[in-house]
Amino acid sequence: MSMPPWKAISLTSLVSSYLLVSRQAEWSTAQLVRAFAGLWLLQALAFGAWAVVIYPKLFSPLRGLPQPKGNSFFMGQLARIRDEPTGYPQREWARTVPNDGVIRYLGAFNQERLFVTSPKGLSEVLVTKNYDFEKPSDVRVFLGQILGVGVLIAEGDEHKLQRRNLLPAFAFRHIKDLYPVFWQVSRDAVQAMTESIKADAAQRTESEDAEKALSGRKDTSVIEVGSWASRATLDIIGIAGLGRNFDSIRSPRNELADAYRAVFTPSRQAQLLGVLGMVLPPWLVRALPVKRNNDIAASSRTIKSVCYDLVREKKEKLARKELSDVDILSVAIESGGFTDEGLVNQMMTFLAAGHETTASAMTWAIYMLARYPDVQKRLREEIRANLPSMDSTEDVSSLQIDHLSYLNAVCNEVLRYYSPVPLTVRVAAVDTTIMGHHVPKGTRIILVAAATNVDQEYWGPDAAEFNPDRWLPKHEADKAAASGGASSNYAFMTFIHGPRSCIGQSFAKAEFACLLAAWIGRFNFELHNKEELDEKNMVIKGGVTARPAKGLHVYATVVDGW
Ligand code: HEM
Repeated sequence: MSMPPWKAISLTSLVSSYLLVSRQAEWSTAQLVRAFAGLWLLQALAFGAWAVVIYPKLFSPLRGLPQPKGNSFFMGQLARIRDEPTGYPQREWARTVPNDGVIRYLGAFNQERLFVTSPKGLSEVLVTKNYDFEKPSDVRVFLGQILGVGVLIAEGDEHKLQRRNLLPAFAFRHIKDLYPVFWQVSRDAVQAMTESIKADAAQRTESEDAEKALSGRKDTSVIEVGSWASRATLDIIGIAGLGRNFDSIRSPRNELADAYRAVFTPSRQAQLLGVLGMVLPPWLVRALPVKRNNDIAASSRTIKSVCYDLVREKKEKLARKELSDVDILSVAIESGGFTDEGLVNQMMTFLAAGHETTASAMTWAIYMLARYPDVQKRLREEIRANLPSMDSTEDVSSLQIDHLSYLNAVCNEVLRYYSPVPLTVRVAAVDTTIMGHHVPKGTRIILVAAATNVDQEYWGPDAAEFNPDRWLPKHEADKAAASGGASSNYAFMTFIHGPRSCIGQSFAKAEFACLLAAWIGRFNFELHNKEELDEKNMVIKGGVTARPAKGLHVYATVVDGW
């Protein structure tokens, strides 16, 4: 069921109340208002009963599909979805609810969701019938404030056009020129981290109780990985994407970083507005005078004004015929396919889509390597044997990075095991089908990388284990290793697939590999809270990207000799 038909309810209440009241010889406005309110409430309640109880339980054509047990009467599976990390309930249902590729479950107010579990179903939604499925309007309105109305939000022909104009900037022949930029920023981050760790270690006295665990360790300090990762990825997208150094590695409290922090920090109010967005029109939810809406509006203004400045500066350079930069904005300007407003929207998209995601990947990479010290050690050996030290000013090329088989295996395995975007949503724009099942217009479709990426049916019995070796060829002709041994390409959903797949995939993979190589080459990481060695004790926060709820605190030690 889609949004309540508020307009129709209000209009029929108005007409009926007028017809009822105006029949009387004498009537007042107060009577009219009372009649209107009574009729409006009656219709709203009737619609509520129909949409929340009668339709999903008795009439929906989807009600015969396989579904999980334990629904609450009004709120379906909402409690689990709200309380568990994003995608985890679906991960369990994929395993425990027998299905042929589609599972139906109920969300808030028993709204129906179709969770697509099989490669065939995913290929229909993402490729063969891609334009039958859109991003839901409440999601687009929320994201549009922060991301601008760029390629991530556009639909239909507008999306095709924008994507076509942007693709050249993301082609590998262009991304390969950005590797030296990724490496330089990674080096900057490592140098700033080294200075901070050494300064911290020098200040520490052995008598400080709270730091007892550190005594005896040279050049060690406790750092919060997520914050360093966000700052590094913001600087990378700044320089390589937009040609501007935001310098957030050295000065963490810049206006842009603060704006994103305000938007992406999860809060109860954000959750509540999300649920309201399912029953109220998006413009109304956005107009509510609450702190969360004010924060988003203020952040949106900051981000937009930074992007306007950037586009203006670049255009001036172009007019003076000085533009020879390799960043993505320059390539997009030179393509001539965008107005200034259009460019600002795309820049907002790249900034948001391109930095929190990779920062999440970095955070999970350090978490997993801290849990698996053998993998960390093996990776450090490969990096140190093949890449220039952080103290040298030597650049690296795409070939050098892409030829490091263990580095790429670890990156792929982290992206599989902890997909930075655990789940994404579509809505059927027309009556359609998935794997032969009728799907009425308005049905929400749920695609869950956090479930599909670890599904035993496609990855084999060790799907739930962290094992980078699955990405290494077992023998010369081992083609399966390129897809981690999975039985289908659709088993890896981190960047999804098809015309709406992540346009920044090559950018992200290269940036991630450079950052991880630089950090692991220089530092050893151990968990600060040993309880987090058991994944079950790691609390994960929801939102668009998945991160440890309380941050990831690790002992970072400078390892000599590179
Ligand atoms: C590890 C890092 C990243 C991950 C896991 C990731 C994941 C994704 C996913 C899952 C989508 C599809 C969302 C949906 O349609 O529901 C997407 C789309 C997109 N991503 Fe990424 N992304 C990453 C990095 C980047 C970077 C670095 C950029 C830009 C420089 C970028 C730009 C975009 C854009 C523009 C889209 C929209 C594409 C379209 O709709 O045509 N992403 N990304």
